[in-house]
Amino acid sequence: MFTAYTADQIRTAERALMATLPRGTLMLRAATGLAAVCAAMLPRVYGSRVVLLVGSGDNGGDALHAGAVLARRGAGVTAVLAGSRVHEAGLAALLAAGGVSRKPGGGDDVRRAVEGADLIVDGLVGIGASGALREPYAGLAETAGHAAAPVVAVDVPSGVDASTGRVEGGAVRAAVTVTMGALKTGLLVDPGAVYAGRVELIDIGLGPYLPGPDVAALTRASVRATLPRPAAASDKYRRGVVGVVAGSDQYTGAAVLAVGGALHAGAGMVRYAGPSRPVGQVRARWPEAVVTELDEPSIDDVGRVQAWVLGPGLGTGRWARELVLRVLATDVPVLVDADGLNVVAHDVSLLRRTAPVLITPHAGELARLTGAARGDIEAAPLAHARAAAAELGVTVLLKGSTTVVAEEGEPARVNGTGTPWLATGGTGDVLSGIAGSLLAQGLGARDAGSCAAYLHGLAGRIAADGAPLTAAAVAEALPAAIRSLDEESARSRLP
Ligand SMILES: NC(=O)C1=CN([C@@H]2O[C@H](COP(=O)(O)OP(=O)(O)OC[C@H]3O[C@@H](n4cnc5c(N)ncnc54)[C@H](O)[C@@H]3O)[C@@H](O)[C@H]2O)[C@@H](O)CC1
Ligand SMILES: [K+]
Repeated sequence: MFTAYTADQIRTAERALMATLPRGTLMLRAATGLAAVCAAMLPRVYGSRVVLLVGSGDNGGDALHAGAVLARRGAGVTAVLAGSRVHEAGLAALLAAGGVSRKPGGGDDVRRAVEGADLIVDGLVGIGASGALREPYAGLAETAGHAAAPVVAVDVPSGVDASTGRVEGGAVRAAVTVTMGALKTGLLVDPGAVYAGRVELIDIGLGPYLPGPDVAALTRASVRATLPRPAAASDKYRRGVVGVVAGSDQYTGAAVLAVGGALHAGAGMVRYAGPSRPVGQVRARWPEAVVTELDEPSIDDVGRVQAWVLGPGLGTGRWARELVLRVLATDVPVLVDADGLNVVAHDVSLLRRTAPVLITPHAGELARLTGAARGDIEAAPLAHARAAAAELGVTVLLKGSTTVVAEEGEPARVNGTGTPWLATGGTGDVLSGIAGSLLAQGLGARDAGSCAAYLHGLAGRIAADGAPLTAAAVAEALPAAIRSLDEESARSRLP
């Protein structure tokens, strides 16, 4: 798992490391790594036009020193000095290497340089930033956004809060973010993750000085190590039995998709319980599921399960409310999604139980549970997922283009395997089935949510392969996704 930290955690670690080194050493380490990434992005360094957007702090210093390295290799490097101050040693190094400097606001000069560049380096602000970008930084960030050249952000795209991923006003949209010493949380979660592009980590020796992580990014290796595999002596009961209480006469598809997700994620058996119409469809589509038709909203006759999936397509009327109460009254882990969440929104204390609860809301569903505004949740998903986990006493899997899994007292986890093609009806029902299946196989709520999000995203990519997908295809791509965890070269661009 890649671990990430807040700006404060990194500052503290940097100070401790810096005290052991000659002055300027860390910045040269950072700039050397930055220059190498920049050079690799240019067809050739000699003769290329590189523009540095330079702020008044050490973030600008990184950019200037890296610019000096590129200038010594024959690049034409122009530094746009945007701050009232400048990192003196960095500027001296650049000028000595043959680079030039400009001030913004001096006519069209700077705009032309940015538009004509082969590469733009954003060294406006890093972890020392506070609040929305001020002028002239904001204007330069916008000019860079219109340029054809790729932007390399130094440490963090200027305008993105390094600790939270929040963007107030504008921010630099980077093709690559070269981050120093350790990953910053804001590079992994939305909206910051979108602005960061590909993230390259430069080792400057910070490791021994870092505290426990703030956030961890799921990786193939971590999921592979966590995912349960059947033992030689396993039988279907020991592999885990998952119960699915989903679907209604109105929403039959949710039942079919949640069962499909559960069946393909490795449980030994899937039991489905619901009214006659979804029962007929689940039976027809998945003969391997054990189906109980309910005349009454009761699960007494369903048989023993190790975890429940509760909620997709359930409706919110008396029938649904009764089933929600009964499933939550059991002593096994429960995944609550969709209408299950809409039902408990009237009384969130229902989620307080002894056995684990994993909830899988999108921003709108979480808003109904916590009373926060949907827009606020979308602007700061990590903070809201964490707050909800603490307030509700559950594990929260907040769906979005990067999914966050939060549990009180633990580093949050983020998943970046998703694809925009997954934003289509029914994929959430499949995700519920996968996570419930993993709960039944014995994973804790945090691991079940994390692995489910990772595999769901991976299956989405396999199912889509660059074209629209259906939720059913995501369920069916799950075995391929699980198989690919073990393939060394599998989709190596994934984290
Ligand atoms: N300290 C070190 O030894 C190292 C620092 N590193 C670099 O140094 C950076 C941190 O440097 P600093 O602490 O100097 O801070 P920054 O360079 O991130 O920014 C601070 C400057 O930006 C201005 N500023 C803050 N918010 C602004 C806003 N919203 N709009 C416009 N201007 C704003 C401040 O007035 C201040 O002058 C890191 O992100 C990293 O790039 C790396 O070189 C690694 C080693
Ligand atoms: K920056």
